[in-house]
Amino acid sequence: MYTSLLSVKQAISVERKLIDYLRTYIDHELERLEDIKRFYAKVSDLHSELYKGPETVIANPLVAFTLVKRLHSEWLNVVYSNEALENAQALRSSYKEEEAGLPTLEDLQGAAKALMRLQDVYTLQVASLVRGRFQRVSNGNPIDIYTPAVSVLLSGDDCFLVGKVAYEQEDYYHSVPWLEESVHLFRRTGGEWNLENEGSLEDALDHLAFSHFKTGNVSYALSLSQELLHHDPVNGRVLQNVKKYEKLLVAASPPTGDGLRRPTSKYLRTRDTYERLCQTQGSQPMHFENPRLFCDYFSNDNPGLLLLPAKREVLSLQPYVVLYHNFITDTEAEDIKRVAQPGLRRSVVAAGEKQATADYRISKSAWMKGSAHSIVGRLDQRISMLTGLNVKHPYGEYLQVVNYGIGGHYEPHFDHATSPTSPVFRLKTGNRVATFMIYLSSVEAGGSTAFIYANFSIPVVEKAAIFWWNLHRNGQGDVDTLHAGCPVLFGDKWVANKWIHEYGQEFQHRCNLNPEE
Ligand SMILES: O=C(O)CCC(=O)C(=O)O
Ligand SMILES: [Fe+2]
Repeated sequence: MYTSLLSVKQAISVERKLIDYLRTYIDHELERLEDIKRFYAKVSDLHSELYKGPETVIANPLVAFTLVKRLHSEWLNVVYSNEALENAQALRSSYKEEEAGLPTLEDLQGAAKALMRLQDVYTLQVASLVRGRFQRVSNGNPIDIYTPAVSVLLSGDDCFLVGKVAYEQEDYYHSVPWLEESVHLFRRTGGEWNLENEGSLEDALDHLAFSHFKTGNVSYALSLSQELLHHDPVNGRVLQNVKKYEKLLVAASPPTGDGLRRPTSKYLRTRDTYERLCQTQGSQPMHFENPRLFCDYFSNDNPGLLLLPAKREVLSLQPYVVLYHNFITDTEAEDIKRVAQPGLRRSVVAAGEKQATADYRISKSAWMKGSAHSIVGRLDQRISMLTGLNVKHPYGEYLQVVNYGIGGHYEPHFDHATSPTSPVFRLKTGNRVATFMIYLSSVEAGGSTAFIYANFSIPVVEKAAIFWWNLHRNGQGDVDTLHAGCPVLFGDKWVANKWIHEYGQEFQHRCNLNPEE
């Protein structure tokens, strides 16, 4: 569910049904309690009125009979009533019916990791984030990166869950700030227990203390453990920890741990540049920086474009990257998204000869053949006119429609195959010589397309498309095309990729042995 915002959106209707089920449950439980209250009132009234003088009252055989009857069966029926259980069971079976639409543990972990990814890439302050604000600290001052119309606050338990996901991965860099917030928020509510909570103040203190211990902050681990003992004085494990921490602190050289260092990702050797380019949310070189860059109305000498040329922006010359404004209309984009929806599946990446899901690509995608909708063919024709390339299958792949998930991203990668066993060659039409990517939606914040080595990023421009060559004219991959889809900070990002292959372009795009071209 977390890999596509569309799937998250569908979960709203599941929760709506759960709300209805809970309403029914509450109503039934209220009726049940009303009935218990009525019985209570009946019996207690009898006692305050009739049974004031038991000796006289009991002389009445009717009173005697009803007392015996009540004690033999009425009380039994009330005390052993199954109604509460039946109500709970009805609620549980309704919940079970919705099981297929409920997120899994993997979804919860994926959503938590998404928050940590946004925290890292956009250097967000966790303390602000839990208060519904998207801020980073610059020179000691919090700066708003994005201001949502409605801010949503996280609870102590929400923060506990994020912290726990990090903790379970032994990622104390993230568990510490999230558990700090959790402890802070739980303390504010006086450690009050809520039915829906996964954790408590004690749990948060426990996890936070251990995270601090692991990162070498033993004195803080000790004071948190002491606070925990205050709430749970007989917790043997914590008592032992306290003893251990006290011993360590008086030792000649207390452990230092490895501090709070951000976990390194083996996929992300270019992380710093990537994140810097994402943070700028669009940082194209300016015309005054490179006078060879320009904008124009472009018809590619194609009669089909003469009357309505494309608004072209040349964004980079090496690699050659251009942006075409208003490539697609609103209704076309909406139709494409709608038709693609049923086919959306978790996006995969090339893994040797096979394809596999990966944490570094969080989205769902669908392949759209020309037969799916007349728009697909129309877009192919438009792409062909603008690029002058043959995009018919198998010289062009089917259109790949992509919907990003929570904090969805595609870390730096090449679109072309870099190994001869890559699945890209399955079409038997050579490598992916060019990429044509259409922005089918806008995004409120984040989600730029970053070119790492070329050192620029393109903000999401709704309805626009970008085009670049992946290969040099000699067929070698152009390393300068290393690019990424930055994490979506706020919004629902959709793109469509058209990958164009080497074969079929023999008369459109000449080869050349010069490795520079
Ligand atoms: O979404 C983006 O901005 C880039 C997507 C991309 O590079 C891809 O799908 O291959
Ligand atoms: Fe790509």
